[in-house]
Amino acid sequence: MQTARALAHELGLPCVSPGAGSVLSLLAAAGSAKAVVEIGTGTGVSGIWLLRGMRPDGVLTTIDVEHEHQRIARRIFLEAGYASSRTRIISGRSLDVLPRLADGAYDLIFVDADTTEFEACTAAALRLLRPGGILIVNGAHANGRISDPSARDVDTLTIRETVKAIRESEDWIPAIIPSGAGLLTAVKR
Ligand SMILES: C[S@@+](CC[C@H](N)C(=O)[O-])C[C@H]1O[C@@H](n2cnc3c(N)ncnc32)[C@H](O)[C@@H]1O
Repeated sequence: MQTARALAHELGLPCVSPGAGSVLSLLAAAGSAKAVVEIGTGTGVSGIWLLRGMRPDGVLTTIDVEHEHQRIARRIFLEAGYASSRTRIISGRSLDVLPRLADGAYDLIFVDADTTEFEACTAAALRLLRPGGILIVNGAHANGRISDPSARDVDTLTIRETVKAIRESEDWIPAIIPSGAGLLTAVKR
């Protein structure tokens, strides 16, 4: 069996590091997560970490625009021992799919897709999470550029704006966990 990580590597697709993955499991377990949304399925690396921490009856709703990535992830989840009833795999662009999900129905939301949509995804997360629910955004370090004031590319600017908006908002209790690519985490008040 090829691992999800090896398959991601073959496709040239970034995936969470083991350090960041263990934080995902930890936060899913600490939040007794039963309903989780993942934006950016990839080959299923982060999905497996989330499922590991979730309640045994929990369902991972995972969104990706690429059918091929999700075809691989579906197989990976089954091979890892997670029945198909534990995953709801939705194909489509996140900003088209998120409006169809129910308000206040989710315990944890993990954002790991198009960086330029981070702000829109975090706004959607505020609507989708229950009070006390957890938001995690992967890539908060912007590949090391976050603290470089001369870095003005669109990805870095969007990440900076997303971190600032969450830090300054009364709606969130935020923290940055420096694992892997940097995890911007926040609990909804
Ligand atoms: C960094 S990879 C996700 C890796 C995965 N979370 C992991 O750690 O295994 C980003 C994924 O987001 C998907 N993606 C990119 N833009 C998207 C969008 N606008 N909506 C949904 N998925 C998108 C890509 O197809 C890709 O599979």
